[in-house]
Amino acid sequence: MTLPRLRLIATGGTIAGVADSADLASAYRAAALGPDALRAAVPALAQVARIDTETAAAIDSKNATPTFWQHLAGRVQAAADDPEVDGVVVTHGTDTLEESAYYLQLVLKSDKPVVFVGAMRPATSLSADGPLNLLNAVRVAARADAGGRGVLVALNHLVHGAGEAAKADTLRPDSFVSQPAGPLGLVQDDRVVWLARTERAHTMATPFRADSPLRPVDILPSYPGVSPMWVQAAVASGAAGIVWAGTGNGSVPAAIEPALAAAAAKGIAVIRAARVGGYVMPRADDAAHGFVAAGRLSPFKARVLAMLALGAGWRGERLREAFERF
Ligand SMILES: NC(=O)C[C@H](N)C(=O)O
Repeated sequence: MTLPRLRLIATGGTIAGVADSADLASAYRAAALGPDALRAAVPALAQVARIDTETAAAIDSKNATPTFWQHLAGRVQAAADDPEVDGVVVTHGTDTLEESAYYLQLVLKSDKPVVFVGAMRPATSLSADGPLNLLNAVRVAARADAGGRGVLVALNHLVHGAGEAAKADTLRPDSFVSQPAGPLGLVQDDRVVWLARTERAHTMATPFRADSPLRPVDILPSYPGVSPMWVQAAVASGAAGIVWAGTGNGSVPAAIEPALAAAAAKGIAVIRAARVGGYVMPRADDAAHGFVAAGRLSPFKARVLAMLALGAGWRGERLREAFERF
């Protein structure tokens, strides 16, 4: 039996991190190892797939930017377009993996498996989680039936959808969760078990591409006593959209509502998301204020969708529908 051919695209992160000693799990240099070293650390990969490697970046993902998303999407798209490649695995820092994976889910034009993987401990750690996470990500990407499910995120034996994957802990190896729905699958030894499929349009079913324009969108959190000054600052700095990371069901304090409504009246998209996990339901007065509910998307993912949707010129009803479709 010939093994599937995968492209391993490295971007850095803790999975490629190196510390001065094996007992250090927090003090390390992220993005110190290249993809060949990551592959060499896991000899079992050779039984699962034929893997060639590529370096798209070597960054701590806290430093990711929208320009980085576009660059990475171009590299993954090129790999997926290569007839010699059956699937793609992207190694990525966990800090902003959830944004990069969702961005790629919205812009990639491929049905081949694309799986993001990271780690919470550096490669030199006594109990590094990267090698097994990488093996599991490769096990997922090597399966033809992993294609057409949108971009996947494999960490700590779970397979998350890019629309739901979220980092939920600063240190623990089981840091990643799916919000608001559960994981799409799990991996244990050589078994990949599918649990669910996303209902949302992705990859081939979106109008976006890696070179689609992005418009600037800011995220503002709600908290007791928050000042409308932040809304005014976002407007003054030229934001095309504001994601309000509201309390509860994306609620807006009375002291902020006039500033957000004034921004919306100026044509700035205002998206109500939630600073807690969960689905943000539309409210009867959203239309009157010019607000849009983020639905299932976290503030960080709502921003990614808003940047693309505003880049496509979507406003009003079209923008509202996007948060139900993607
Ligand atoms: N666990 C990690 O990968 C965190 C690291 N700071 C990064 O996002 O690149």
